[in-house]
Amino acid sequence: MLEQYMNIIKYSFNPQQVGSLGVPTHTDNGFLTILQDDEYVGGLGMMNENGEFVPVDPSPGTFLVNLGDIAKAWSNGRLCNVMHRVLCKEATIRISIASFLLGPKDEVVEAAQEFVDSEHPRLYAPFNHDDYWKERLSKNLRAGEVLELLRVNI
Ligand SMILES: O=C(O)CCC(=O)C(=O)O
Ligand SMILES: [Fe+2]
Repeated sequence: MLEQYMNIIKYSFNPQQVGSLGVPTHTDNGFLTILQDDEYVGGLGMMNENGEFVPVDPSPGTFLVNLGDIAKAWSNGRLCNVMHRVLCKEATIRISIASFLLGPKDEVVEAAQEFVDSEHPRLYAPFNHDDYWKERLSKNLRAGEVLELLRVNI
């Protein structure tokens, strides 16, 4: 079964923090994230394919959906675990609400058979939730590096 949890994050940015990162560059660890970002205070940046951060300006009444490491592994690399970060742009309160749909806790995560064929060989060794988390937390690998460690050499 897929697990889900919600985070309400309140950033209390002070003047010294302006220009620094509120959340360092990372990929989300689960399958899919639904984000209700602050309606007034920007700062979220998503990395594009050139490695540049594209600001996501506040857009009241919208949700932002992005995919995490589990989606990339399950889709054999077809879906993208987009890197993102939060930059402190001004000394103020910023609130975001994120709902994380995680991977299965008790099952092995591996590419679905539909995504694996002779032109798309399996990219990552199957892994389980606990091993993934141990690597991510103990080595502070929060930007998709755990998947790279699981990459199958072909
Ligand atoms: O606060 C935000 O806008 C994003 C937070 C985030 O990326 C996360 O919690 O994974
Ligand atoms: Fe995130």
